[in-house]
Amino acid sequence: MQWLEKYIATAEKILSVYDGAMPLQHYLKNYFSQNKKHGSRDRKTITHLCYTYFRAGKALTALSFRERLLAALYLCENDPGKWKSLFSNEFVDNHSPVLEERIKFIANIYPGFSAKNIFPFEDEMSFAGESFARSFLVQPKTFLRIRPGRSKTVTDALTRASIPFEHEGGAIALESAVNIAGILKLNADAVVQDSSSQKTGDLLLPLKQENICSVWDCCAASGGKSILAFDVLKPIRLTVSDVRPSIIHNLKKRLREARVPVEKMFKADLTKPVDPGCKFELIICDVPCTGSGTWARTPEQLYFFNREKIDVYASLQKSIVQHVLPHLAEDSYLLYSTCSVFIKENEDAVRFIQQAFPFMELIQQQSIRGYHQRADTLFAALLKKRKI
Ligand SMILES: C[S@@+](CC[C@H](N)C(=O)[O-])C[C@H]1O[C@@H](n2cnc3c(N)ncnc32)[C@H](O)[C@@H]1O
Repeated sequence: MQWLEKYIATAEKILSVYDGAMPLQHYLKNYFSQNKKHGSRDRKTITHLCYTYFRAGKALTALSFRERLLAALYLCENDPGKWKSLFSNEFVDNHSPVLEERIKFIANIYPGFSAKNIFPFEDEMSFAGESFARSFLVQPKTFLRIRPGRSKTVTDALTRASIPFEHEGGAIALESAVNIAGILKLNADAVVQDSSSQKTGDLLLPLKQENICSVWDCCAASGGKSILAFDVLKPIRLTVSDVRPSIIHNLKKRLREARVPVEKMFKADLTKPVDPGCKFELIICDVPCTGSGTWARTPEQLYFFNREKIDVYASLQKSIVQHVLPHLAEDSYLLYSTCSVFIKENEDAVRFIQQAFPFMELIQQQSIRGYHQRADTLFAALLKKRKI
């Protein structure tokens, strides 16, 4: 159909100049604000095509734009639906609602293709990578974490607004990124937080008995982990910092909405020595990382990724930890976490901490694998500073 061809042509025009320097979401927003002719259905379809193109990751890169996009659409769609007319009879007749079958079909058409080629970095991971690689072909869900005591408020509000949701563990799963800002008091009633990220709170649960009081979230971003730590451990005296001044503004706003009191908030570049003013009983070090465990949400990052970046992040992470640990009190805890699947950023970083700071004892480390539940895959480790 001609209108589908127009969408494909627009997606090709956009992606022929997009270089991955800015998140695709922002790039498309800018593009559409400069190209007002696209109505809301056009924007939605073109956005879908661009994301689908990147979902094939590092696979099928030798194909033409159109061929790769169609192969990616074929792989990603459970039902060819409105895209049917783009495919040959052979493709349509062999379409299966089962992802495995579609992968087999595409591997038959393009010899050499395998799901592993989508994310060809299994050698850098601590677990088998094929299912993880396949998960890029499915859009992750959006998850909410209900704030303590707000369960009924949240489920009632979603039900009233006819938003389908499911309880998954302690999290609420929404099928797509619906705008819930007008329906819920975001941050006060519920926080948008991936279900795997919510599970990092489980590592903090045993600390509740220890009456942990002073907490420093040293790479706080917009405060997801700060709010989680407050909900698990309150009352706490919270210090937050981040290197980006722009984020500090959002952080302040979000913690206010979440009614999380903050004792101190400051900008700090932790690749250099800092003085937060005191020692802490818990430091949350949710370091900057490749983000590889979250790329099913931002598949453009996988497409433009090169493995040299792993070492760049690994050394940044070591530097941050080295500047933070002097501010940990004795008998106190470090929660180290990433949203990466790479060993160098995870298990190797923990090994480095133990070697460089022999008084740091590993309590537990965990790769939190969400890819079977359409959630992120993260890593978290809890270490304790023994008395020296
Ligand atoms: C993974 S994010 C933290 C996410 C946050 N904990 C949450 O749950 O929402 C990592 C943060 O580290 C910050 N960061 C990057 N380089 C840094 C540095 N040199 N010193 C301190 N923070 C840094 C980034 O600005 C980013 O906000």
